[in-house]
Amino acid sequence: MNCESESSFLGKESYAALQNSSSPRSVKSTGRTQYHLNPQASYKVAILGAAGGIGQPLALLVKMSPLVSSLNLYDIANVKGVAADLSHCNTPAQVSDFTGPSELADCLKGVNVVVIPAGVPRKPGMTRDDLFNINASIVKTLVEAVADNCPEAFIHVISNPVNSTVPIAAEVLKQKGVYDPKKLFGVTTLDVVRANTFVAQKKNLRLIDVDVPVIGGHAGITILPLLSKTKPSVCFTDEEIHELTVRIQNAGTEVVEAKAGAGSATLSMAYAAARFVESSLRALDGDGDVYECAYVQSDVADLPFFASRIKLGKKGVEALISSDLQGLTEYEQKAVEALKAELKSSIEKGVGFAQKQSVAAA
Ligand SMILES: NC(=O)c1ccc[n+]([C@@H]2O[C@H](COP(=O)([O-])OP(=O)(O)OC[C@H]3O[C@@H](n4cnc5c(N)ncnc54)[C@H](O)[C@@H]3O)[C@@H](O)[C@H]2O)c1
Ligand SMILES: O=C(O)C[C@H](O)C(=O)O
Repeated sequence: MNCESESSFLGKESYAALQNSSSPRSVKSTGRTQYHLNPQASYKVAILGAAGGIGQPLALLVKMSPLVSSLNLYDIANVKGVAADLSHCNTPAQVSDFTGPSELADCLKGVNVVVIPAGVPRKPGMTRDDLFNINASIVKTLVEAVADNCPEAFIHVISNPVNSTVPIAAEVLKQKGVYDPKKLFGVTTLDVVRANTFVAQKKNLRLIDVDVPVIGGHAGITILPLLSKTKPSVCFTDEEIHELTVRIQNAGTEVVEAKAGAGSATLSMAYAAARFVESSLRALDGDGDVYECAYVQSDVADLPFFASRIKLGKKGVEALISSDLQGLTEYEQKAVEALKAELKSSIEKGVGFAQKQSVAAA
């Protein structure tokens, strides 16, 4: 049995913000704290890969945010129609479309948050790493443009394999001399969303109350839900812990198989990415109580990148919540040790790719 309790519950605010985001710029009651959205707030968000399975519903959700004044949609194809469609929604964000590399720089100028879901998704039988050969170059090219046009922006990388594409992005930004580790994020929010959903279902809890930190990375066993740190405090049997952990780790594959060749998670991912965008905007807007899990440059687990809870602030990552890695159960400790080799190798693969490309270009 695992009945450990103490860790701070943080995350409900983000959920509430997204839930309530159609009531603009008002006081939001989240049950635990109240916060004001700045009535002058006006942030620019760009989505790169906006015509895709994730890009389209994500664009819709971001268009609903009261914090967004401009929403720039970029893709290599078909983005004009998406933007025209979205622009008819009577919410404040001004939608603009940008097609192809010649319009990328204009898309990125002055942007505060760049979200990157561009790239190919898995088909049944593939691992996320099987996407590396195509998506590594896509992410590299897009992040080069971000470095040139909005180096101060928060960068949210969704494109898989996240365990490698984030290190690629970091190398590109270093090569361009604009790397700020506090502003580069691998989006792992979907793992948290899934963990919260599956735990609430299993234990008959109110969904909005449940928060499970998920650490490590975003592929297979590198996805590690810390069920002992679930809020509210919950007792799990050993069987429940194993079953839930494996389901959360395989949830992406569950969707890939159900879609049977038509792609991977798009709607739940858009929901999760929108939550992370909203949290970032709230942090930029001065909310001092914003916490999310994300895959970032880190020193909490002797690997250069690691997903953990982070505190978000105006300048990006304000703190890594390393206390989540203390007081783990034996099951969790073993799982942390077990994931390190795979995560290390994925990080090295990304770094090696970016360095080789840079040498080749020189
Ligand atoms: N981080 C996560 O939790 C998570 C979850 C789900 C999916 N993903 C990943 O997100 C990525 C996108 O998934 P999807 O289902 O939206 O795929 P999709 O094929 O439906 O959409 C991808 C979009 O990217 C565009 N694109 C391709 N190359 C581009 C480039 N160079 N510049 C701009 N746009 C480009 C395509 O035209 C397409 O519109 C995949 O790599 C997938 O594995 C990550
Ligand atoms: O599983 C995938 O390939 C997409 C994504 O990483 C997910 O977790 O749903």
